[in-house]
Amino acid sequence: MTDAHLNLIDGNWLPGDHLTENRNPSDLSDLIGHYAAATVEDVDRAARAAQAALPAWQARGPLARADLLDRIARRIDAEAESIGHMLAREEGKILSEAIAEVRRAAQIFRFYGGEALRIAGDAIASVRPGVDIEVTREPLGVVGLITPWNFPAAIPAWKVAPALAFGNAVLLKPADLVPGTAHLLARIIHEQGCPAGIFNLLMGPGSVVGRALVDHPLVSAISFTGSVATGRAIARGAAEGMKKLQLEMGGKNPMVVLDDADLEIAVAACLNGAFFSTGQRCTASSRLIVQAGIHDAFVTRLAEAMQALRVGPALDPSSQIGPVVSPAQLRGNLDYVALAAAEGCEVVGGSLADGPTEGFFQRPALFLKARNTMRVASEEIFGPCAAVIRVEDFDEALAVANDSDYGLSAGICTGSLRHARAFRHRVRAGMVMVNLPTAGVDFHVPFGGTRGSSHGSREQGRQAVEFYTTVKTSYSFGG
Ligand SMILES: NC(=O)C1=CN([C@@H]2O[C@H](COP(=O)(O)OP(=O)(O)OC[C@H]3O[C@@H](n4cnc5c(N)ncnc54)[C@H](OP(=O)(O)O)[C@@H]3O)[C@@H](O)[C@H]2O)C=CC1
Ligand SMILES: O=C(O)CCC(=O)C(=O)O
Repeated sequence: MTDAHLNLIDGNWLPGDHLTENRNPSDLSDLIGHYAAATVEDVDRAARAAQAALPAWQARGPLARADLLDRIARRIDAEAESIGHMLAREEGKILSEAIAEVRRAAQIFRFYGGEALRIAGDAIASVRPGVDIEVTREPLGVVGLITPWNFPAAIPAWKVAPALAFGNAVLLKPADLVPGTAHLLARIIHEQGCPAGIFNLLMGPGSVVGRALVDHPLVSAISFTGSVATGRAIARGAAEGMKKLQLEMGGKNPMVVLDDADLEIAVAACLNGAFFSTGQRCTASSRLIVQAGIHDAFVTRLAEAMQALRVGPALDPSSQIGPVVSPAQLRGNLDYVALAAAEGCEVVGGSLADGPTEGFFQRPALFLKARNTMRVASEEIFGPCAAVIRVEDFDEALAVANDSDYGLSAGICTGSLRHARAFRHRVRAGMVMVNLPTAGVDFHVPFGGTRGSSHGSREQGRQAVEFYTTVKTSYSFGG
C-alpha cells in the first residue's frame, strides 16, 4: 500500500501486522490514509530499544534535551497549518480550533524545553554531624503514554514533552481514531534529532497495543487520558506491575450561573464551554446550574445562541461546530438525547443535522428542567449536550455542583466577589473558573481533577516533574 504510515520503533519506520483506515468524520468518502497497527512484539522491541538508549540520552544532559524540545516546538509552529488541517480532517474539530491546538502543542514543547534546565533539588542539613544530604530528581526510565482522540496534538504534547525534558524514553500509543496527527508529530520529533529508541510511536488498538504497554516489564510508568472504564482497567494492570500511574479521565463539569451574573458573559461562557469542540472535551460544561431569578432569561438567550451555531464540516471556514468523532460516539449522544426526554427533560436541539457531505453531524442540545440525579445530568456524555438544572440560591448551587462522581473543572458566573471567593474555596474540583468557560485551559499550569476525574499527580505546568521523575536522597560523610 503506497500511503501506509508506519510505526516509529528504535529510529526505524516499521509496518506492524496490519493497516487500519483513517476516515474523515466530516466526509466519509474522504480516506485520509492507512496506518500500521503495531503488534505486541513491536511493543517489546520498542521497550528494549528505549531501555538500551537511555544511558546515552541521560548522559547528554539537560541542555541537549532543552535544545531538542525547542527545535521540535519551532518545527510544529512552522507546520501548524498543515498539521491543523490533518487534525481537523481526522478528528472533526473546526480548522481554527485545530490550528490553535497545534500551536498549543508547540508552546508546550517550548515550555518544557525551559523546564529541562530548571530541574531543581534540595540540600538539607543532616541530623548527624559531618553528613550532607542531597535530594535530587531522576528520570523514571521508559514511560508508556496512552492518549485519547479528542486532543490529538495537545495531549500527546503534554505527555511527551515533559517525559523527554526530564530524561525519560517514550512509547506513545495514540488513539486509533486519530493516528494522523500523532504520526506527523512523531516525524517531527524524529527529524529534529531525537535519538533512536528515545521516542517510539506505536499505533493500533488499545486492547492490544495499549494493553501491551501496561503489561511490559520494562515500562516503569503509564500516563493515560481517556474514559473511566479504560482508566480502571489500566490501573489494575499497572498495580500488577507496580508501575507509577497517572490517569486523566472524565468530567461532568458544573457551570453555576447566579442571578447577579452578567448575562452576556454567562451565555458566552456556557456556549463555549458546553458546545465548542462539539462538546468533546473532558472539561466541557455539561451541567448548567442556574439560579431561579436569571433562569428564564438565560435559557432563552442560550437556546437562541445555540440554535444559531453553524454545524458543518470541520474544514469549512463557516462551520462553528464540527462533526461528532465516530458513529459509536454519535449513537451514544443520540441515545442520551432520547434518555433526556424519557427522564422528563424538555429537549431543545440534539437531532441529526444535514451536511453537504456524509458525516456525523449533530445539532447541539439543551436538556431543560433537568435534575442532578438524572442519568443525563450525572453521566459523562462527551457530546454537544448540556443539562440545565434550576436552583434557588448559592448554597443549593454549590451543593449541586459538588454532588458528582467527578471533580475536574467547575465554573461560576457571578458579579459577586463574595460568591466567587466562596465557590473557589468550597467547590470540589481540580480547576475553577470565574466568569470563564470550564473548558480551554492554559498550557503552563497544572491540569487535573479530584475523585473520578483523575488519579496520580498533576499533568502540565511545573508540577509535571512530580510524575516524570523519581526522587533520590543521597547522604555523604566527608569525615
Ligand atoms: N477524559 C478525556 O479526555 C476523554 C474521555 N473519553 C471518554 O471515553 C469515552 C469512550 O472513548 P474511547 O475513545 O473509547 O476512550 P478509551 O478510554 O477507550 O480510549 C483512550 C485511549 O486508551 C486506549 N485504550 C483502550 N483500551 C485500552 C486498554 N485495555 N489498555 C490500554 N489502553 C487502552 C485507546 O486506544 P483505542 O483508541 O485504540 O481504543 C485510546 O488510546 C468517550 O465517550 C468519553 O466519555 C474519551 C476520550 C477522552
Ligand atoms: O479544556 C481544555 O483546554 C483541555 C481539555 C482536555 O484536555 C480534554 O478534554 O481532554
